[in-house]
Amino acid sequence: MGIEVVVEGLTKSFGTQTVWHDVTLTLPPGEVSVMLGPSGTGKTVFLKSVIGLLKPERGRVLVGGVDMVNSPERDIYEARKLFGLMFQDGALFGSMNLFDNIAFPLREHTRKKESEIRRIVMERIDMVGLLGSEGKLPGEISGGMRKRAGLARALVLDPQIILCDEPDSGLDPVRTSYLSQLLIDLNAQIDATMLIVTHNLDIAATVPDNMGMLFRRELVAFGPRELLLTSREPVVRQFLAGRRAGPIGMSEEKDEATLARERRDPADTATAPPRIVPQLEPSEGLPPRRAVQRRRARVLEMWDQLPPHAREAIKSGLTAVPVRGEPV
Ligand SMILES: Nc1ncnc2c1ncn2[C@@H]1O[C@H](COP(=O)(O)OP(=O)(O)OP(=O)(O)O)[C@@H](O)[C@H]1O
Repeated sequence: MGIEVVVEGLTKSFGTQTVWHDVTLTLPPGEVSVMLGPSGTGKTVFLKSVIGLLKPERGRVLVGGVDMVNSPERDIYEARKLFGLMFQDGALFGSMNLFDNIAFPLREHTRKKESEIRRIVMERIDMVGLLGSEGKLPGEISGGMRKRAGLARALVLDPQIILCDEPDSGLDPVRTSYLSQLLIDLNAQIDATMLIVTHNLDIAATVPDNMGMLFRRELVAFGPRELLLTSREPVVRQFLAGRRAGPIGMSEEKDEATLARERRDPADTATAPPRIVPQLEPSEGLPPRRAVQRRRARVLEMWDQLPPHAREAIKSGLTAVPVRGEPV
């Protein structure tokens, strides 16, 4: 099972610019979480801080007993082996074929024999649907295939935590749907803790168990997907509806006068509560996601702290769960 990631009071600045401050959240083990936020709000910086590549000034990131911010570099280096990272562009070496690209972490970080490396690499290539393309160079395949190759490479060291930075960037809607399904299938197969940074509303609506959003240098919210999908918070509503009206502007946050003008125009601000679509299920033939049962238990534990809209949405989605004595 994946490992829990506990983020406590994290603050990151570059010079005088604070990217975000006091970010606290827990990625539950084996569950899929998505981090949303307008461009430039520090989502990539957050991923890099979780894995210890950037050093926040304050706070902790606890991963299997190691603090990825404050522990000695040697311990952080070891703990990093628990992670699989998928970057925006696949981050493949252009001169190596897909097989060698995907084998790279194994050759670099383990002493496995070539025959064993071949077995693992081919298994991962199969998992992401790239069998037959292993001899091709990254420049000879499509962007979507490069992303899947990047994902296969993120998987070779059997990660317990997978971080994906905008896995959908540059993909058409159909490829994005396939990728969403692939992420859920992977979760069913390896039960890893997953954090996906994305702007994509379809991924946000159909993939995660949990969602969070960064805005104005803060974590606006983090919790079960229904918490954000039913949120009354203007910035969350605006983002999930993909609307112009709201606190998020084109290049920067809007000023008060613009916001007040928008508030006076009901046609501009009236956003119907979003319809919650069902979360994706693993493809036929795969085991059910083990995270589902754990999440149910966890959500019931936090029931009293959830707002009514989120509870309603959860109840309709968790029909088999007895909620406050209701029949199963
Ligand atoms: N190494 C760095 N040095 C200085 N500033 C940086 C560095 N890395 C990121 N930043 C700044 O931190 C802020 C957050 O950047 P980040 O890439 O995390 O945003 P993001 O939310 O991932 O954006 P996008 O959705 O557009 O990819 C930006 O203002 C960026 O310029």
